[in-house]
Amino acid sequence: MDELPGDDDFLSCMLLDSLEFEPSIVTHKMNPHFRPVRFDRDTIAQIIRRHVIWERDITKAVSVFNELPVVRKHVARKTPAQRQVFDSHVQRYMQAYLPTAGFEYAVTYRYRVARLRRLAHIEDAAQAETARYHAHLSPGRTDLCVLALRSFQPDDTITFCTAALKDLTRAEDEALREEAAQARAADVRDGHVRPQRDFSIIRSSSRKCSQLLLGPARFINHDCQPNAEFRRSGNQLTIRCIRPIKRNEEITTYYGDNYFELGNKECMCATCEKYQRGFFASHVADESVSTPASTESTLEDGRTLRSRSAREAAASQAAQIVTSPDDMIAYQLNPDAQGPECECLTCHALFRAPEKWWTPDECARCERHYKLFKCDWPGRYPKENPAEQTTIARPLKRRAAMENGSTTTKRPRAKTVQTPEPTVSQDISSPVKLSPVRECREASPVSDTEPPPKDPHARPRSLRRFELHSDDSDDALDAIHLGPRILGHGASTDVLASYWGAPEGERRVRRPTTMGMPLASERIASAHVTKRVPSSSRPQGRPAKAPRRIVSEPSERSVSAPLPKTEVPTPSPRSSLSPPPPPSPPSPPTTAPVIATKGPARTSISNLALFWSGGVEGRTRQQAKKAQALASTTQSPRTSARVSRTASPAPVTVVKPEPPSSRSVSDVPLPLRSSSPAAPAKPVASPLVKVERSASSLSPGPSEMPSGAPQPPLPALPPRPTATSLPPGVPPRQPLRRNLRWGNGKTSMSRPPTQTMPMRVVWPSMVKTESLSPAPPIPGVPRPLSSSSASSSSSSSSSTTSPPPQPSSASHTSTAPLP
Ligand SMILES: C[S@@+](CC[C@H](N)C(=O)[O-])C[C@H]1O[C@@H](n2cnc3c(N)ncnc32)[C@H](O)[C@@H]1O
Repeated sequence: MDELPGDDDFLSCMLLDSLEFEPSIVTHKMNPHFRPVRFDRDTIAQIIRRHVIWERDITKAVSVFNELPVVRKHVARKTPAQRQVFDSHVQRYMQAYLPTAGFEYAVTYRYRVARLRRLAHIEDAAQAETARYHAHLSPGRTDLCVLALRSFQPDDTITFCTAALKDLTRAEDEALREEAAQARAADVRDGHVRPQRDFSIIRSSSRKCSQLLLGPARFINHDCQPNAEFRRSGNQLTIRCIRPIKRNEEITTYYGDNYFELGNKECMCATCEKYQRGFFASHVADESVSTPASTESTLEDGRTLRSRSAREAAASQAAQIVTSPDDMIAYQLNPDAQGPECECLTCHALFRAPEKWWTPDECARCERHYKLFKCDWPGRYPKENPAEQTTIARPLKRRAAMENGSTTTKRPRAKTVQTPEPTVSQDISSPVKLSPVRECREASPVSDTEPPPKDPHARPRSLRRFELHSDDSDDALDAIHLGPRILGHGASTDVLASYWGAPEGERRVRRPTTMGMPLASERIASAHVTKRVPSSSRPQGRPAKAPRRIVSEPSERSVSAPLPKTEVPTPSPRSSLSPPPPPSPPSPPTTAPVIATKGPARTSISNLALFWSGGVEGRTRQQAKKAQALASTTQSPRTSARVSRTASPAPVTVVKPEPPSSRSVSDVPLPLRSSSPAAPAKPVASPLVKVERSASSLSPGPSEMPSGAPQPPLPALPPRPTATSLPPGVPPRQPLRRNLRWGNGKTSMSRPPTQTMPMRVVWPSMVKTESLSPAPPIPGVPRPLSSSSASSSSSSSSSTTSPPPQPSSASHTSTAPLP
């Protein structure tokens, strides 16, 4: 049992800090010098998804977890008994991810905000110093709370929110307190603030001793009018509900009457805030803090615990107070975060958008919830196996619904758009082609276990996402484009994600919206709208059509305001491979394109095109700029080669024309998006090498060409399939970038600027025709497309149109050596 604090530090790090939070956090640890463990968080996530969320087999999950090298190392020196304790603790942390758990962890800034507020009101310098210290009481440690994921009624047990209890001897208890007190005094003296170790001590009235509380339940905070209480059974602690708890409400318990100093005068709970007691009354006379003495049982060390009847009396009193989950949610707003203030479209929490101009739809909590559970908050029943991404979720989901009641399995906003147009699925065939992975999945037959659709004309559910929304008709900008509407706010985010190159699994399901798309003029006019509704006046539950509110802050530019001209990412020249387009005359400021940053307009075709055209071919804008600057000073040999090849007027003379090479663009399947996400990570030159070599293999070899034959013209590269793969209205050769709205939108292109080559698509046909042993050079016939000779050939063939390459630029554009 003595190992438990160390185990708890280890497990909270592995199964909570880095698993559920991104970027990972560090919760309070018993070891003040704890350093986060290094491990592959994806592996842990897979274990949780597969064995806990999907199979709900905790035993299997624990055994797989224990096989991980980092865990083996941790338990290496443990005795069998200690291992058993460790295993049960792993189990506690894992159970918190069960779909039936009914609670979740969340970050709370209540205590920090309260301290900061007090700090702001303190004028006395000495007092301010102490308050400043308290404001940073837990440096580097994140305060968590426990939120209900569903409603609970009195006497319900929150089964999987448990903790292990370790009785502290009087000596241990005093030592811990003494240590904490001394550390605080030292901290105030030397100006350092260190995490303390007394954060998880509770008093047991029955055992008349202090106890260390370790496990998921240790994140339950104190409230003077709690909605739950700790129940002890053996060395384990469970939580019992003592008054109705709503979904999204914080689960709180009562720690004791003097837990936060005498009379809890430092208590920062919501009740104290409401009645201006405890911490919130600390600037008033101390006498104002009163506790019902008759219900206390004073302990020897000065700490008191209320009797059960007293707690229940307090609970019934609390039940009369109309508390809103919004009060709690307000404290999830990081006071230190920058950016516009938004309301999450899924859970309605307020949050600050981390990105200045591209406002996420969801708060970080809902984002990470989706990442872990692969379904929308607060649901925990993924439609597909989150580990395997298969399509057999429905039976299990149904089983879960039967086990736990249908209320918890209901997606909050699962709105299916019923469009009676049977031809739509044909219209949307092109988006399916955008991603081969999707194509396979959509083409795969419906699972055996899935009941056949009753209506023979009904489309599979999976295809409905491609259907048009009936309320799309007001999409003024999209209406211009008459082709299949694979983009725009009627499109599935899947399609958008695949289209823009987001990797599989990283995409989010786009929220259906009933909002009409405002006209561009309205968008601009509404740049400074949005006054925040006070949380208290907000109705319970979200009105179906409430738009997200963005609060304009005086200090920063409104997110939806037109960007200054320098910041508007206007379409750049396509790449250094193609001749730069003639410089367009600068558009007058009144017609400068405005990137929509909110509402459905954000994902309209024109907006996406505007946004994404800021980068070129998978490069960042900065890299694109640098490449342009470079290209303007020195024309690279590859550019010359490309220009010369594409400009070659003579017909291609190929003795054995390879069928794939003659395929029309429309015949070519579209590996474009599937290959694109991985492409940036590959060596820069490899795709180019393949293209060039395959093209060289198409040129006649020496055996096929009589000596002295006229120099064959260079085969032209197949044109990019923009005509058919891109939707109408989208400029051709859009950059391939990830993360339309998932994450930071900035793909890491770690290539140095000198190697910023445009990403090239490797056509399967080309890879097939690639010759491993390049044909020997023909006397008098330059080898135009081998990497070694590319620069020379290009310079010779384009010598009349482009300057000869300089050595430096040759190395800049050089491709990987051929094997
Ligand atoms: C058992 S822990 C609760 C979980 C804690 N928030 C965390 O993240 O580890 C108890 C600690 O939470 C904080 N806390 C909980 N309730 C509080 C309250 N009502 N007022 C002030 N601090 C509270 C205090 O720092 C306390 O030491």
